[in-house]
Amino acid sequence: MNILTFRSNEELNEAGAGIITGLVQTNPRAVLGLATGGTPVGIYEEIVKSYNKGMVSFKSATSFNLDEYVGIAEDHPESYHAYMKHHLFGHVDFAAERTYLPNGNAENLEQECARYNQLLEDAKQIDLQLLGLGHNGHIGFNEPDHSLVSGTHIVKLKDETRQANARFFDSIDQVPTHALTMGVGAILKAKMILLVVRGADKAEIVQKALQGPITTECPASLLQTHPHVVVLLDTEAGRLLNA
Ligand SMILES: N[C@@H]1[C@@H](O)[C@H](O)[C@@H](COP(=O)(O)O)O[C@@H]1O
Repeated sequence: MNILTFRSNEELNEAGAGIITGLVQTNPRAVLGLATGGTPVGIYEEIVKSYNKGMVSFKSATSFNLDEYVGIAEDHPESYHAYMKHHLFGHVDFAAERTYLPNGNAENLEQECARYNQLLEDAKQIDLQLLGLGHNGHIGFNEPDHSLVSGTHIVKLKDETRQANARFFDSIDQVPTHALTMGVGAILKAKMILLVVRGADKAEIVQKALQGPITTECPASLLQTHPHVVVLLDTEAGRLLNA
């Protein structure tokens, strides 16, 4: 595991964007696993800047998003469909037919999970999976539990996760109770994983995830088993790591 700590958000964003654009420059047909939440916003901004300078094109790339809420419309401002359009897809040249997100409004959610799994299987392997980290160690929406699921599945969000995401909604009651998420099997199958974490409030979970026991009670700890993980931290998020 390659852990890099940055003193400023700017440097962290440039490093994250540089890894992603560098991959697409060398492999224009790269398959990217993309994440949402507050953490990647600055990285997406840097990617858009590089695109606007003509340094990179995504027209032959493919993307899979990790997750989507169940039961809010795609055009709801807090849906992950809307998030991706707002922060990335609306500004760069990804081909719409090669940007995939689970559909949290599908009539049959089980079938939707199966469809998404099939798409992932057809793509063979994600070249780079971008991840943020939940305060309880969740990755995507794979919440801590006594067992974890390998493929795309429906998940009941923990109260703490809904609380954490309530800042994006008018009130906690509006935060969806369920989501569809790629499973840990699909995440760990990626060739490379880029985990990004910021802020003092995540320092404890960063230490547990990267240096604690490998346990389904902290899904991110499973990343310790992956052969190619790069972690980008700000100094606050990294402050409890043992040298
Ligand atoms: N499903 C997302 C995750 O993909 C994200 O990494 C995490 C942290 O979010 P944030 O970056 O806003 O702290 O929680 C969200 O609920």
